[in-house]
Amino acid sequence: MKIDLGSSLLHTRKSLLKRRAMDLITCTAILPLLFGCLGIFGLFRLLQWIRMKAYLRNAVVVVTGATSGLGRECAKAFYAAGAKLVLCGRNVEALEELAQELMASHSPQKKTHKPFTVTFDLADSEAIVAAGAEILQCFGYVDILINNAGISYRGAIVDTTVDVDKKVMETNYFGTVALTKALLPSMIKRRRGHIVAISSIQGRIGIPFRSAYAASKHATQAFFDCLRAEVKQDEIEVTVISPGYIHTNLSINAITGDGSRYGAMDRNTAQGRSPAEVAQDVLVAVGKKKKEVVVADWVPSLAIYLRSLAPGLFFSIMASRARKERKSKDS
Ligand SMILES: NC(=O)C1=CN([C@@H]2O[C@H](COP(=O)(O)OP(=O)(O)OC[C@H]3O[C@@H](n4cnc5c(N)ncnc54)[C@H](OP(=O)(O)O)[C@@H]3O)[C@@H](O)[C@H]2O)C=CC1
Ligand SMILES: CCCCCCCCCCCCCCCC(=O)OCC(=O)COP(=O)(O)O
Repeated sequence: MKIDLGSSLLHTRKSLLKRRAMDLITCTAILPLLFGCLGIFGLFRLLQWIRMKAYLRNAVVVVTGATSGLGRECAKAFYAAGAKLVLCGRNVEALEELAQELMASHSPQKKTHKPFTVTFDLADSEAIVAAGAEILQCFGYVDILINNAGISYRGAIVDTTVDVDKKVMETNYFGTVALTKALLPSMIKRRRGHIVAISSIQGRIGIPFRSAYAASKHATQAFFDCLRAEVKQDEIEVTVISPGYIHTNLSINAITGDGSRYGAMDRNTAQGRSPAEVAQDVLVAVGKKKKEVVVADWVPSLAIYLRSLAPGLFFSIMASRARKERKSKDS
């Protein structure tokens, strides 16, 4: 009995000592290590944020398609970050109105720059050369080009004229490529510049009844991937952004198989993310000099992986999607 009491006392003492040792290790090693790591992470994020702010402040930023949707919100976001803007679009009144709105939106104490506007049609290749020169005259150089302007399309391949394929390609691909080429030499000369392409999830996957649009975005993705590799030696950054659905006028402005305006707000578009939110993602991606960013919910993001890892399954899902869409159209 005596021995039992002694050994249990010894056991209690041992476990007490063990707990104390553990408490000591926790206090002296683990907790400081944890707080240290959190501190370093916080400091890293703070430095990253400061660097991003400095990169965007006073940068000359060109935004195409600034009259509407994502482009308009990008203009607001980059202006608020202190950028010197060149707003591009086809509608001169809408561009001037935006410039006025931007200038009125900030207190005189905050240092902002009066935006310039340049009007041209991206589907007109000759106009783009002149526009490039006009853009360069605004501030003398360009730091960041945001190729945002674009149109979408809705239709069955079998009912679509090649002219429609060409029109979508002219605006989304050739126009973007031409403007990039008009501004690239000056960037290379300065050994400084950043080119951004607003592509789409549909630059990574092809979905039914979007052939012209998806093809133009796949071409955009490929072009800017090639460009990124070629201009690395010139210190030029290339960022490709692939958003999912955004609540803009894209579906309303889309063209159909015969070239007429689609004119309706699609449910997916209406339920898409707010353009202001996506513009913030664009700002951060550019500020952090990301090479590519997918800005979408998990289903479209997963679809990209499915397309490369299980193409057979992806193609079946797309075929069934096409069947369903055709059926709902017919009924
Ligand atoms: N909304 C969405 O769900 C998604 C959109 N995107 C991409 O985002 C970008 C912006 O589209 P979004 O804001 O949604 O759509 P909007 O239709 O609201 O805006 C499109 C912009 O592009 C301009 N534009 C169109 N055609 C031309 C042209 N020929 N020459 C010059 N400018 C032109 C329009 O100018 P104008 O006022 O003169 O017509 C407008 O400013 C596009 O590249 C689109 O593909 C990507 C993924 C999803
Ligand atoms: C539970 C497992 C899920 C597996 C995923 C299956 C794949 C599902 C298909 C998802 C298709 C997503 C399409 C997204 C398209 C998109 O976001 O496009 C953005 C646009 O550019 C919109 O342009 P539009 O003119 O088409 O409105």
